[in-house]
Amino acid sequence: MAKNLQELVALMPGCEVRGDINLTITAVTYDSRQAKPGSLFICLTGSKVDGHDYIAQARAGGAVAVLVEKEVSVEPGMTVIKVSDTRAAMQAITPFFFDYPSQKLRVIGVTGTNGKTTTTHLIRSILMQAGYKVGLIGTIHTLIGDRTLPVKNTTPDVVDLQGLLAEMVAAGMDYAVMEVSSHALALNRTAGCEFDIGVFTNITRDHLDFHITFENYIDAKAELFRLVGRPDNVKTGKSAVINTDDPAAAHMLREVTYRAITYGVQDGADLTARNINIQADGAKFEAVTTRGIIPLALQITGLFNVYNVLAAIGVALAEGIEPDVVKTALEAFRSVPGRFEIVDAGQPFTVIVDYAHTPDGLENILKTARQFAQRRIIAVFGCGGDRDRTKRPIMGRLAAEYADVVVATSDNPRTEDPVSILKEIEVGIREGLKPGKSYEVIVDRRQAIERALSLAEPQDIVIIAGKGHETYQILKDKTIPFDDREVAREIIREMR
Ligand SMILES: CC(=O)N[C@H]1[C@@H](OP(=O)(O)OP(=O)(O)OC[C@H]2O[C@@H](n3ccc(=O)[nH]c3=O)[C@H](O)[C@@H]2O)O[C@H](CO)[C@@H](O)[C@@H]1O[C@H](C)C(=O)N[C@@H](C)C(=O)N[C@H](CCC(=O)O)C(=O)O
Ligand SMILES: Nc1ncnc2c1ncn2[C@@H]1O[C@H](COP(=O)(O)OP(=O)(O)OP(=O)(O)O)[C@@H](O)[C@H]1O
Ligand SMILES: N[C@H](CCC[C@H](N)C(=O)O)C(=O)O
Ligand SMILES: [Mg+2]
Repeated sequence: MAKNLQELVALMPGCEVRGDINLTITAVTYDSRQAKPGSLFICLTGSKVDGHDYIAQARAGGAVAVLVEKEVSVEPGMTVIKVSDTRAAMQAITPFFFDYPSQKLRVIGVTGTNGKTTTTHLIRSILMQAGYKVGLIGTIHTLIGDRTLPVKNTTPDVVDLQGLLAEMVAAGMDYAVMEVSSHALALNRTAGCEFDIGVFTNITRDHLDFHITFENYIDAKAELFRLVGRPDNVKTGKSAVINTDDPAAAHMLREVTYRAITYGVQDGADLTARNINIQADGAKFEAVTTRGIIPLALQITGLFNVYNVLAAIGVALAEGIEPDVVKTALEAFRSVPGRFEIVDAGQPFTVIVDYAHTPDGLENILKTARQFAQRRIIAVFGCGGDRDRTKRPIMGRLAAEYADVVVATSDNPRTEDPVSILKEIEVGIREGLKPGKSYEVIVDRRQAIERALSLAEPQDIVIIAGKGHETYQILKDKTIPFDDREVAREIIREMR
């Protein structure tokens, strides 16, 4: 990928130029550490540091030009382009730099508080079963063909996102299926991304630290449906797949000026589920669709996964995939890492690691376990630092209401004091605790898991929630390796 800097400058009307713009730009980056010979380094004023302070580092890496929104001094030979807003300029030039890759793929965006990762993986399985090549972008990883790439954000920023889509085009992908977080929509990380299908899973309390009000949060999600409908997105066969059991569905539907497919387990949706049977080893139900009834025996469980599966079926039907292909793919789908993942190290009780990190997620997972629990449910969980504080007491209350034994612990404390986070959770636990029940607070996550496992008796269920697939723990001054699944396995082996 290469462009002449003059072509990029033409996309930034009103910019001030200092130096030569007849230069070949071979890469764009907003991170000085990624700068290579021929790069344009975009300086962003961040929440932690200021990209304008890293120009020398970018220059050392080989950057030939810099895009700034502040006065800077640079070494001779480096071109400076000054705009009023570097983030907006980055959004304007990046899709062009990568030759508008989303126009060459069918792009499916999935938004919602919970279920995005699961639903994107389900959609990918169905599309692959139908014979398509499918790329995926989301919380756990980016998948391009048989390559797995690590990720920093659920939805990457515009440079990374457009770059990944371009790689998908180069690798011959037909589809890109991606999670679209509310942060990404609010920060316009999806600039230049032309979606074919938008999916709305649900919206419940989360991220109010960022969006401040629930209304803003809903409206950020609704942006996905405005993006699909943009008049300059000239794709054909645009659709919205919307969970109408969620009260915010109306807000999404208001934005839909193209085909809408509604789903839900309540009557009235285009796509529904009946005869739902939730068991420990999988959910069975009949999907009632416009293409007939699809009986399903899944290997994933929980009513919430019935919703995720309906969303995936909605996309498949919108894309004209045959019901028998949908059935084969869904029944073969085993699991998503860290989502209701069973840890079996030969212990006489069940251990489930799950990524529930919102009140709704935690309630769902505990309710699901309750549906087939033969004995007690022991819940280990915490709440992340530098994230929505309002969810802490609510998650505490829900854990106390639904579990028999609660061990509250740290999630990723980040820059916060883990003890203070736990105090906020504890307020809710006390509220939800029924007489005769108890809870424990153990700051160290390993010790908390150890305690929960030592309390477990045959046939109990231990649920370790919040970190799912994560293989690290983010503390104030460092990130340490930490994988709930590995830790649980090690402890069980040591207990023998
Ligand atoms: C609040 C937020 O969204 N922050 C994002 C933002 O970082 P920032 O503005 O704080 O950046 P910064 O660290 O201050 O750095 C400023 C600039 O200096 C540059 N820099 C920095 C250091 C250096 O040595 N050289 C250098 O050039 C940085 O690359 C950056 O351009 O821009 C970064 C690059 O795009 C993001 O990775 C980062 O996400 C952080 C990691 C984050 O935690 N975001 C969360 C809240 C988030 O976005 N979550 C949603 C998912 C939510 C969900 O699924 O529920 C997501 O989509 O991931
Ligand atoms: N449709 C759903 N409704 C409610 N809860 C769900 C749903 N699907 C999954 N969950 C719960 O939420 C957790 C996270 O699921 P998943 O990773 O699919 O969601 P996500 O939207 O990708 O999350 P994130 O915002 O972190 O990217 C699961 O481990 C499960 O506990
Ligand atoms: N995408 C979510 C993930 C939360 C996972 C949880 N383990 C935490 O660290 O809070 C977020 O960034 O808020
Ligand atoms: Mg996700």
